[in-house]
Amino acid sequence: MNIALLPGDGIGPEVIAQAVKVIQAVAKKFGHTIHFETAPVGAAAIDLTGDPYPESTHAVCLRADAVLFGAIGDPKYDNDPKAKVRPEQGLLAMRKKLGLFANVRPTFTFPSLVHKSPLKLDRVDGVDFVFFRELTGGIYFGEPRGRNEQGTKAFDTNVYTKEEITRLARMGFEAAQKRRKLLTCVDKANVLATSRLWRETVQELAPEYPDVKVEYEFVDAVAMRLIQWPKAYDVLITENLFGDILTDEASVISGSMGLMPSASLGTENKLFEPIHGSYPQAAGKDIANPLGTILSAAMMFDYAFDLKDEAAAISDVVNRSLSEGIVTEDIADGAKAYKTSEVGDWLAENL
Ligand SMILES: NC(=O)C1=CN([C@@H]2O[C@H](COP(=O)(O)OP(=O)(O)OC[C@H]3O[C@@H](n4cnc5c(N)ncnc54)[C@H](O)[C@@H]3O)[C@@H](O)[C@H]2O)C=CC1
Ligand SMILES: CC(C)CC(=O)C(=O)O
Ligand SMILES: [Mg+2]
Repeated sequence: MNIALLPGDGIGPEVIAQAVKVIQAVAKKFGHTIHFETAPVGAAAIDLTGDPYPESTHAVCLRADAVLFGAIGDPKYDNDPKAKVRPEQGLLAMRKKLGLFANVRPTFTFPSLVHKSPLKLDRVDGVDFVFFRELTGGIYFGEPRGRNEQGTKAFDTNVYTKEEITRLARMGFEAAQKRRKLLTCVDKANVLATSRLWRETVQELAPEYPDVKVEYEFVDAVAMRLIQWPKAYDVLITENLFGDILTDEASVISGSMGLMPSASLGTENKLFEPIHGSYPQAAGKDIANPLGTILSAAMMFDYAFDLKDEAAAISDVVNRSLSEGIVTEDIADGAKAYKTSEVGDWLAENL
């Protein structure tokens, strides 16, 4: 197996380093040979080449069986709205060029963390839903975008084609068939033309999946119900921007942004990434939670290599680390907090 490693910026290299320890432990336990190839992306790539997603990094991704990505982003760009080249352009270019149109973001609870949730136990215990976020279309990519000549007006464009909606929606329907058979289409069809195309397309597809119950909800109401009664959901499909925002919100249910994994899937390529960003305040401090990246590696064994036992072994050791309190400060809740690297070491030793 060839895995491309794209650590990126901020805490990216620290959390990727822990995932590598765990992947190596899995390889040893199950007798696999794994080759890693590392390439720069984001601000790190701008510093080296001027380009946040250089051709050389794209080539590394193309020749890999799967890509494991950390995070990009740097305050020097966040605080300079006029910067011409930005790390985030690299992330978007990477997703577009690799054709990663579906970002699968599961939300589930961990038995040993539910009682620490800021939400009531009966609301979060047993939550298990998954977002299928469209990842290569919508307002993050639409043209035209920019400013007028005076710089006094700015605009972005939200664009969706029926084909983009269909391929994402089909993945959602198929996932729902294998789960609790409930699909929620999240949109803003009362206002947006793009959302009305989403709703119409999903309505047309629904008869092909008669065993799946389809519900249509407006994004603002979902933002509320997701916290109020998260067990109401099974599979949610939505556009790029809405999925980005709602999944950060959903991380509160699990307990921390640092816990949330994802798989970014296309027809040719597969990339695995935590949902969080580069968390610059924690960079270099060895305090970030590596579990989102490590659970993304578990998704990699499942989705990219169809190695379910290996994926289960990672999930299992993560659960054991949580119940034994081998956790970083974001979920320590006043108890002893372990370093990022200590959590990685413990997982690799106990896998
Ligand atoms: N996929 C990516 O590479 C993403 C990159 N970004 C970039 O990251 C930079 C920082 O953006 P923010 O909005 O602050 O988002 P962020 O996700 O980096 O951090 C938001 C908050 O989530 C928590 N958090 C995130 N990761 C964590 C971890 N591993 N362990 C424990 N707590 C964690 C922290 O409380 C943090 O303050 C920006 O430059 C942004 O553009 C943001 C989101 C995604
Ligand atoms: C640059 C953003 C689109 C990244 C992000 O927030 C995400 O993919 O979750
Ligand atoms: Mg996000």
